[in-house]
Amino acid sequence: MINEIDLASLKEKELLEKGLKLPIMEEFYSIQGEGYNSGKAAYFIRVGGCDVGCHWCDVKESWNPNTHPLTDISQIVKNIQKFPAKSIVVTGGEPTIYNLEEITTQLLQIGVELFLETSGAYKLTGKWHWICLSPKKNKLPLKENYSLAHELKVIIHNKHDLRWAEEQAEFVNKKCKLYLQPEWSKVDEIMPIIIDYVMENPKWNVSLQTHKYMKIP
Ligand SMILES: C[S@@+](CC[C@H](N)C(=O)[O-])C[C@H]1O[C@@H](n2cnc3c(N)ncnc32)[C@H](O)[C@@H]1O
Ligand SMILES: Nc1nc2[nH]cc(C(=O)O)c2c(=O)[nH]1
Ligand code: SF4
Ligand SMILES: [Mg+2]
Repeated sequence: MINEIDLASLKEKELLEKGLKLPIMEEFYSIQGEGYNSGKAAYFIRVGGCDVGCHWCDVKESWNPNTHPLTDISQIVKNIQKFPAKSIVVTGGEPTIYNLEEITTQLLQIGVELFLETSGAYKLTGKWHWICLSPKKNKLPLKENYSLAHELKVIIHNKHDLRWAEEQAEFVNKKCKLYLQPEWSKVDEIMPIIIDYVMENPKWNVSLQTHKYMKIP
């Protein structure tokens, strides 16, 4: 994926490979809407570029890495410090396409908690307090990534996805929290199915995209 990025110079390629620059789609301060940390104030860093291709993806504008400016990570760290943020969510796109060592190292130095949102399809780099693994059928997580997840969040678009969620849950650690999240375009249809399923199978929890109800980014 990284090879598909148009780079102005060899220098830019080197900075991208070292993780000193990343294609950034957007940054915003909001509330973590999903999963275990939902309700926490968090600064979001949305990295551009994803080739997983979920047909229901709610941020398809992120997919093409060439439409997002290559940004110095030192600039991102500066931007965050304008806000009273204690938690940072790195998401995308698929952020793990890139080398995340340097950005997480610099962010740890400002004393924030680091949360990652990933499909797990690429090797994970960087240091994280919380990893949310949201596996996708199109491009399965690397085997090694299941044991790194603190939270498994499976998107439920139809009834059959519940069976797939159970299969995915076999691969994570015992301590990993398990979430079923309704796919947004089908939320009204899927919600009652998830509610019944979680009541019958209480190892699972419901995760809602609460930011969409709160009408915040
Ligand atoms: C946009 S993705 C970016 C991070 C990474 N590519 C991933 O999929 O985990 C962020 C989160 O939103 C979830 N998501 C994306 N589209 C969704 C939709 N239409 N309904 C519910 N959740 C969705 C993903 O599964 C993931 O947990
Ligand atoms: N508020 C809010 N919470 C989120 N949690 C995960 C998100 C994501 O797109 O990764 C997200 C998002 O886009 N907004
Ligand atoms: S992996 Fe994430 S960003 Fe990529 S298409 Fe799927 S939901 Fe969207
Ligand atoms: Mg989102």
